[in-house]
Amino acid sequence: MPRVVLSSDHAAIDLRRTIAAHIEAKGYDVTDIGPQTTESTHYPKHGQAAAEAVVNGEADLGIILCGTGQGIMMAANKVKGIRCGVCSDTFSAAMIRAHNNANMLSLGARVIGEGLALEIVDAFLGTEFEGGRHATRVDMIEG
Ligand SMILES: O=C(CO)[C@H](O)[C@H](O)COP(=O)(O)O
Repeated sequence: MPRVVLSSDHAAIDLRRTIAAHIEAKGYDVTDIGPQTTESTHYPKHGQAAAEAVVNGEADLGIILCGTGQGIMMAANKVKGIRCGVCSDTFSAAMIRAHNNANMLSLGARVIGEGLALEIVDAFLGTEFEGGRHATRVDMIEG
């Protein structure tokens, strides 16, 4: 089972913990790097910390959250080797794995509810990269 690192800012503590428990129960090896309190914090450092865990090989995939999922996604994508997309639907969550070989998923805790978030996470983690023509295109992203 893939090793999954999770992180968020203050806007998504509860949803992050719910997701961690959900995927741990499914057998994933989960590392939740916090933060642990709802004190206001800065999403770039949490996105970058999770992204570094992925590129350093401490985790295979990452799930990050902030209010919209957008800012923390932007921060994660600044780390070379990260391909992270924000998803608010299950089709996109599957496609960023199947076609884009995304290694991180970003979610907006102020955008989607818990039930949909868990379905999106399941779609992301349950889909493999298809390779082939998509590998050529992903290679072009990596440069
Ligand atoms: O969504 C986010 C970034 O994209 C942040 O969670 C959001 O900007 C935090 O806002 P506030 O400090 O007002 O709680």
